[in-house]
Amino acid sequence: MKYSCLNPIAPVGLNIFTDKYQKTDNVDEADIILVRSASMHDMQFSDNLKAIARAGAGVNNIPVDICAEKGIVVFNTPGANANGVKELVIAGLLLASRDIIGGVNWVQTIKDQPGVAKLVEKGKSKFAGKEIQGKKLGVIGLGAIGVLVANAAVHLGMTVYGYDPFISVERAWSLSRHVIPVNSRDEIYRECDYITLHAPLIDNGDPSSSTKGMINKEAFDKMKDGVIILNFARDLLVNDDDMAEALKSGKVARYVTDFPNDKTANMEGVIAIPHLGASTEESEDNCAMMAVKQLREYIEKGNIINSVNYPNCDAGECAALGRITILHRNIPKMLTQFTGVFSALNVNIANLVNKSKGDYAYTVIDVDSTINGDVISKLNSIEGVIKVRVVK
Ligand SMILES: NC(=O)c1ccc[n+]([C@@H]2O[C@H](COP(=O)([O-])OP(=O)(O)OC[C@H]3O[C@@H](n4cnc5c(N)ncnc54)[C@H](O)[C@@H]3O)[C@@H](O)[C@H]2O)c1
Ligand SMILES: O=C(O)[C@H](O)COP(=O)(O)O
Repeated sequence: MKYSCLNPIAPVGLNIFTDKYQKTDNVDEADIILVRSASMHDMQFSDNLKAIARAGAGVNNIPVDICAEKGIVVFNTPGANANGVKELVIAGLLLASRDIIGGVNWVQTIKDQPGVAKLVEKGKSKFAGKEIQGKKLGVIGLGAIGVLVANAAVHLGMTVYGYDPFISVERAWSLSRHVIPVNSRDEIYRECDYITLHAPLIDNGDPSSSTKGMINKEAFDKMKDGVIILNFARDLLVNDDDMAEALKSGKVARYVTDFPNDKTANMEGVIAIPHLGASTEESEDNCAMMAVKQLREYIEKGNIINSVNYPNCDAGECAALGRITILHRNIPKMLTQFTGVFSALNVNIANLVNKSKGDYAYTVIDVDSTINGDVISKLNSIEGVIKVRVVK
């Protein structure tokens, strides 16, 4: 198995690959790709590419649907960098509330003058700010990061509102009971002094699930004057032109973004951080280790953990003589056709697991004999089959 890394991936993760895996710089010969934020939208994928692992959360840099069509399973590492982001969001809350950056920069301008200590005491009032305790924070998106941010803000004495129409049971269980759940973003806009975004970028043209540009003029009009917006999710969640107007008018007092672009990097009132949310030793290690473990599980056993385009599937270890995996469309009569292939060849099926997710499905079949080319070509010829792979 050959793997390519499109971004540097922490060695502690890559070391989990055994000597059966070789690193290659030629992405066209890779069976596996590991990536962080490098854009893969203009890439051509070779037929031998089996899986892509995003060592991180957001997969908007990967053409997930095209990969599904080509039988390439895309994984991410949910939660592996969440603490790193949470800590930076807390820093963002403080940087937006107290003019720490202005003050620190000012000290640099006076550092060579005599009597710095006296100058500091004389000039510090220009950089006074507000405390976050007692203020209202709205968290949009209560996933791995949103829940940690909400709970931490409760501990810091903030009143926290949370909004997530698709919150998972697992996340709901871990949310502090002090977080006030709301059913619409409007409630957050109306109530909150700080609003922090932790929803994924979804740009599918469907207004019920799309998040692109959700923080726009219409939203600003509903917010309190002097609101502070924190964006550690993706720049395109915010309409930058509307943000420029909101900053100019004072509707938004500060915009903290981890995703500066040509527009926001030049806006007054913006605190621009160079996408450092997950750039900690711990997050990089966690993401790399999780990504490689998931890849090995898929390559060596056919099990899918944390895929964003195919269903998760745990068929355990293969105790039979052979295991074959089939990525296919989620349409009727597929299983009948698969089992028909084996029964026609008088091969006994020892175990079968079938899972589906949206338009796609995945079947793992363990058989009591070794798998030959005939089986593979018969399965491949079934309409709706995307990729067949012999795992054992
Ligand atoms: N700054 C960074 O370095 C950094 C690091 C990790 C993740 N991120 C970004 O943050 C996002 C969230 O990361 P995560 O690990 O918490 O992901 P996650 O999948 O655990 O959580 C995302 C949450 O958003 C919710 N959601 C989806 N659509 C929504 C909507 N319209 N309104 C409100 N909530 C909605 C989901 O239900 C889910 O609970 C990622 O998609 C990524 O874009 C940034
Ligand atoms: O979605 C993510 O996980 C973050 O944006 C982190 O991206 P990075 O791995 O490029 O730091």
